[in-house]
Amino acid sequence: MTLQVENLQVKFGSNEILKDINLSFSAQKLHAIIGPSGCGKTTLLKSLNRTLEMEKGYIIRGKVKLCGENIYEQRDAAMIRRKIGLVFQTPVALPLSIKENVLFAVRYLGERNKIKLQEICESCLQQAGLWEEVKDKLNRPANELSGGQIQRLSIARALAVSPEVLLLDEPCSNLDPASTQVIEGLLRKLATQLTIILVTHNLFQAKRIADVTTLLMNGQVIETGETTAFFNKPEQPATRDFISGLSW
Ligand SMILES: Nc1ncnc2c1ncn2[C@@H]1O[C@H](COP(=O)(O)OP(=O)(O)OP(=O)(O)O)[C@@H](O)[C@H]1O
Repeated sequence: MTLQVENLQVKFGSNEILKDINLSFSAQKLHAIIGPSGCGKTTLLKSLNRTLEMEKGYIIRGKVKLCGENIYEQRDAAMIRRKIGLVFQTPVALPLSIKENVLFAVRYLGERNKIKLQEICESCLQQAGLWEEVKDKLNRPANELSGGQIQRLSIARALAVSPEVLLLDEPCSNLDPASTQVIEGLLRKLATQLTIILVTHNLFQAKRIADVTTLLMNGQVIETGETTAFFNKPEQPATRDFISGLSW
């Protein structure tokens, strides 16, 4: 599902955080957003599914279009967040069983059919690459899992409501290299079905797994392009400076 950002501007008070952002996120691609700390990456992600509305004091202008429809003109923000899921940086296990963590939003949306719920639970844990590790302890508390497992559980929870776009804010920043590798493989697989937008501080990660990479600086898009060209032949001096020092 294509997500189109047009002339997006976000302010907190008089502080302009995002300045006239224009970007297009194509379906079945993994898009990485990189940039220095504080440049507005998380604010951009939150603007893409109306999570920003949970904050105080923001002003937003411009459009975010999902399949041509501006999400800010739809009445039901919760439905937008179902279609455009967001996975946060810190792995979060709700104080529930593994199974109920996956089914939390599905139950909230009113699904009661036990067979359907079981199917959703299994298929989302499969997609998140966690099924084999947890299939014999679905009723155990989720906080018994490791950080890497809980991050995959968060992804399973987001997948349970069948999103069209998945936003991830530095999902590997608290994980060890082995868990990071598992999540990267999983995101590559999910990108064959969904639009994935990944904020990462790790330039190597963007280079390894993204189809398209975007550099954001001081609330502006500096450069966006196909990942190999972005890293091997950047057009903008600021991109060259930002990625300089990396040897591949
Ligand atoms: N709710 C808020 N109220 C006021 N200012 C905010 C709010 N949320 C973010 N900001 C400001 O917006 C700017 C961009 O923050 P944001 O978290 O989007 O940057 P980032 O690029 O994701 O940073 P990092 O890489 O360090 O996570 C920062 O100056 C931050 O202080």
